[in-house]
Amino acid sequence: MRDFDNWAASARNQHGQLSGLAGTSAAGGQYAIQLPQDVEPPAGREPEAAYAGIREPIAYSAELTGWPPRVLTIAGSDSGGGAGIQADLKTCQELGVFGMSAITAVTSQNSRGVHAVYPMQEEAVLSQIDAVLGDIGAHAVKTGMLYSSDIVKSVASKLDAYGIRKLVVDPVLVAKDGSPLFRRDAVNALRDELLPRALVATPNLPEACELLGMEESAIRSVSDMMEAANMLLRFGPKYVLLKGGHLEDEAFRGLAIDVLAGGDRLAGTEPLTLSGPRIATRHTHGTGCSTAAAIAAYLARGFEMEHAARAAKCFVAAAIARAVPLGGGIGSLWHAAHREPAHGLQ
Ligand SMILES: Nc1ncnc2c1ncn2[C@@H]1O[C@H](COP(=O)(O)OP(=O)(O)OP(=O)(O)O)[C@@H](O)[C@H]1O
Ligand SMILES: Cc1ncc(COP(=O)(O)O)c(N)n1
Repeated sequence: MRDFDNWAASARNQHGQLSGLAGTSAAGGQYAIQLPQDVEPPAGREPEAAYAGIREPIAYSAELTGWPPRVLTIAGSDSGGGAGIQADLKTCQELGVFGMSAITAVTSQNSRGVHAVYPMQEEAVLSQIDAVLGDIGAHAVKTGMLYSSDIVKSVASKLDAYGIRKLVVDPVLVAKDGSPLFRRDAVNALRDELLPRALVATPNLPEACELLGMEESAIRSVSDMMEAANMLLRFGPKYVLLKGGHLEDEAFRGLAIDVLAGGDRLAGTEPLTLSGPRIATRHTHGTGCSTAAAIAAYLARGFEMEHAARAAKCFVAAAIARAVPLGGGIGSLWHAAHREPAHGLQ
């Protein structure tokens, strides 16, 4: 049986979209994923008519108005379509947000790995950002593969110049196959120049270790994750979402756990754990990019961070559960999973 056939049930909400998915987790148990449900519009604001098919109403951010909400992703291109710019734009479209891009590097990549990286000139990256932000504007910006310290530094000051407040920094360092997507010199720039400007940073475990100067597999438990997330806050992002896709903690077998630290509401308290079923598949190319892009999309739509992180996790979980095993290696997420027809549930 293929991974994506492994579904027991799903359900549609009143808009005809999936509101819940269920299947068998990596630990062999049954699971159900609850996708975000309808929420009431904030007082005095009605959902736009054009958004009748989308679950949550739009609450525009104060600094930029106009329909539709927009996200700029500054990242690398993945020719295989699963990660990078391609994953980000698919995520934006699925979540009802207008996606725009500034490409930092072109990668020749497929399910088996990264064959080549062709970095863009710094000037070309900045020119793309100017073209987008100088005209169309963005409610939120997401960064992914930035490649070199020069690109990191100039992107950071460019975002300052445009007063970007909702900045999601995904500190992409290596691809799933272990190929480097960053020059070594860029790690310090990322930590010192970009993290302090981020509303949220979304490292995975190896990236967190690298940023903290720890050995690669130093984070081994959920309590290690909480400690690491708190330590990463010291670099200046308002929130840290530490993604636990790589966690091998026997106590939490069968679960995919992330940790959200920071923000005013959580100040002085333990970080939140966001947990969901660990789906039994190896086809997870693009999970990290899609998570950060989904957070940016939800932030652009006016969600608070905690709600955005939870909604993004649900969206990505559905996309993992329906991942497409294309190519001979690690297949990619299916971003449209959240709107697929019901399977087997009346
Ligand atoms: N098998 C899985 N089942 C369910 N959720 C998963 C699974 N693997 C990862 N996730 C979730 O996907 C999101 C991305 O986490 P992950 O740690 O894989 O990011 P990443 O390593 O940056 O991804 P990538 O390797 O694509 O860059 C997190 O919310 C994580 O909990
Ligand atoms: C252009 C680009 N950006 C990011 C990733 C990380 O994604 P993954 O770890 O799933 O390969 C990637 N492979 N390629």
